[in-house]
Amino acid sequence: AAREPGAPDDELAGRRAADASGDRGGAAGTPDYGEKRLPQALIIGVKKGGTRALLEAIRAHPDVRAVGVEPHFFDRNYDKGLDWYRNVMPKTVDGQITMEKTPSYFVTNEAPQRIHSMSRDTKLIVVVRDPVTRAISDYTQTLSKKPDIPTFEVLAFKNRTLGLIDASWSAIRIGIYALHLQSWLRYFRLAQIHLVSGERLIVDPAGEMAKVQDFLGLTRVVTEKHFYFNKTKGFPCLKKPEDSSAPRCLGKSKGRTHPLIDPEVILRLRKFYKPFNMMFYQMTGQDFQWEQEEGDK
Ligand SMILES: Nc1ncnc2c1ncn2[C@@H]1O[C@H](COP(=O)(O)OS(=O)(=O)O)[C@@H](OP(=O)(O)O)[C@H]1O
Repeated sequence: AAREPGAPDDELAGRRAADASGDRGGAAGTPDYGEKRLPQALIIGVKKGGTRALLEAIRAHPDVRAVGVEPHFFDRNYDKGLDWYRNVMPKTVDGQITMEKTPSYFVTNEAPQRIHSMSRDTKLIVVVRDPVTRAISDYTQTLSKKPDIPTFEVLAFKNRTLGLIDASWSAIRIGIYALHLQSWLRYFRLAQIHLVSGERLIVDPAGEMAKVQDFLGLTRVVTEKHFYFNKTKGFPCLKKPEDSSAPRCLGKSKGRTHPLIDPEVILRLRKFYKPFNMMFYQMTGQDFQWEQEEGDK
């Protein structure tokens, strides 16, 4: 029950109760009136892509209210029904957008059809990140909870001598973006799916947020004034332009130090992902430039 409505994003543990009731659903200080509505926009993935950073940035917009926890409705809680889902949402007034993020939706077979049947007009946002770095980030998260698991190098292969990658390992499978995107395109037009570069979200958060706000039909309120690059954290943190209080960085589960991975294994993985990445660039009409990276970042 502690995980109701189902939030493995360890980032906001202390905020769960408040967020689940819709409190703090939008910009801080937003009064809690209006009514609960089903979300019009969802951040559907990808796990470890930067979904928390994106949700926190977009909810700084006064016309957005979001659930802090991951409701996991379209994967784990679907049998609870749409009324349960609506009730998880914060209250909104007319003109405000309701949002949530659950990164596992992107790789859930039933999610596209289920979301489509809630509303065919749902706007979908996916934060994508170099699949090799994403896999290592995913592994690092598991390792932080289960320190006794085998090394990344062991888990990555079905047969290391033959160089056979284990594509059934979720850390690797999630990064085959072209494959997952195909099932979304059976239900949604590409124009309804906005892709955010996880890499650019770190180096140019305001630039990525401008595009997200345009996609959501919002005025560009979240700008460079909302971000401050914290050198100790190594990431941009959010600040309120109107006050001088300290910027709010994400917690220590975001921006973990990754273990060093055998460079040969990284190379093998890059080779594995290359054709899928190319297919993804072709399907989306966007080149995310993951081929240009040198090793794990
Ligand atoms: N501003 C800011 N602050 C901290 N971290 C940031 C930020 N922007 C993006 N990131 C990257 O987000 C990665 C975690 O992604 P998610 O939030 O999608 O993870 S989760 O799936 O919800 O667990 C996390 O991955 P790791 O660095 O591997 O921990 C970060 O690289």
